[in-house]
Amino acid sequence: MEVLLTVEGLEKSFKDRKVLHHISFEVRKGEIMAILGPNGAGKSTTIRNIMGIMYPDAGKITFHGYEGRGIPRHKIGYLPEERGLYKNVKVMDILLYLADLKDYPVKKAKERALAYLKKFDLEGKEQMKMEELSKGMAQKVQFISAILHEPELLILDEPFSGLDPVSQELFKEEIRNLAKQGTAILLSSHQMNLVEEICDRLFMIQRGQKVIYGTLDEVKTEYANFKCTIRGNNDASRLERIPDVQRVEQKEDVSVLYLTKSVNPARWLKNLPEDLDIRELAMDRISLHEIFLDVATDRRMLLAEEKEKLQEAGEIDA
Ligand SMILES: Nc1ncnc2c1ncn2[C@@H]1O[C@H](COP(=O)(O)OP(=O)(O)OP(=O)(O)O)[C@@H](O)[C@H]1O
Repeated sequence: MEVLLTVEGLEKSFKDRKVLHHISFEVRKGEIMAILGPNGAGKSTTIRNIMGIMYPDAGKITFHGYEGRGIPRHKIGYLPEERGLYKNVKVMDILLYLADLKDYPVKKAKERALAYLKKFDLEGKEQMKMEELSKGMAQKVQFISAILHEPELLILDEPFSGLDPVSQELFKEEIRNLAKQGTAILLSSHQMNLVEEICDRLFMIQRGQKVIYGTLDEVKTEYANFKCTIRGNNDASRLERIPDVQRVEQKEDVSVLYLTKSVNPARWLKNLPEDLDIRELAMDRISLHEIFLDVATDRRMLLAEEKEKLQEAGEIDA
């Protein structure tokens, strides 16, 4: 797939504090690429540098062969994290005004605006003022303004936040449609379940640094370790001593055993102590949400260090 946007070695500091450390990724035509990370990780700063709202201290951003300040930003659609269009202006007027700013023909913009308003359940609201709309309705109008001029690259900063489940579905469906038609999409989100459903590739960032980058499949194979859920009365400390168990979470009679990456699930199950109390047992891979939690809380790193110490002390098997 053709690469439309390349971010290479992006660095950004605010005063003395470095918030982006050598961020590199690319977005290809027709793909949905997600940028994920906890609050304050640097997602919006990355996006704002791409959009030219601020400029990086080092690194290079290339779109369609254009670099930095030369990037034709009218070919990009952008839904910023800060929502809100001019309050006192009518829906259709603002949509046409913004399309015109991007040199998009007014007649075509009007046709597309009417079709999209209908699609997003806003039919007949084109003469309403922005301030008369609910928050979700206003977000839909802002989303429409980002896609009306048929951008080749669409950047959506937290597109699902503040939307009800029905509207989330509408957004998801439209994002998928646009990608199918060839639009390159970069979106940031906290909602892992939604990201898991729609993204092709993802870039996970923590404290301004890359922690994970790859296709959804690659990330799952690489990071989504197995977990075993057992219902029964078992002592947590005993479960923790079973080889290849990284950690155990227990709630009443349900224990979740998080396993190491290298584990062979069939062999591991075969070697479980025979006297364990097992009333139910399920084996799954951890979800993107759990990978995210591991990354966001640095649990992955802490666990590895803890395990190493225990192995060195001979308290658990290597
Ligand atoms: N204009 C600014 N001046 C100073 N510091 C800033 C500025 N913008 C962002 N920061 C800092 O940069 C870091 C990254 O912020 P950013 O908004 O990029 O994070 P984010 O991943 O988008 O977070 P969230 O999910 O909370 O929106 C934060 O520590 C933030 O305080």
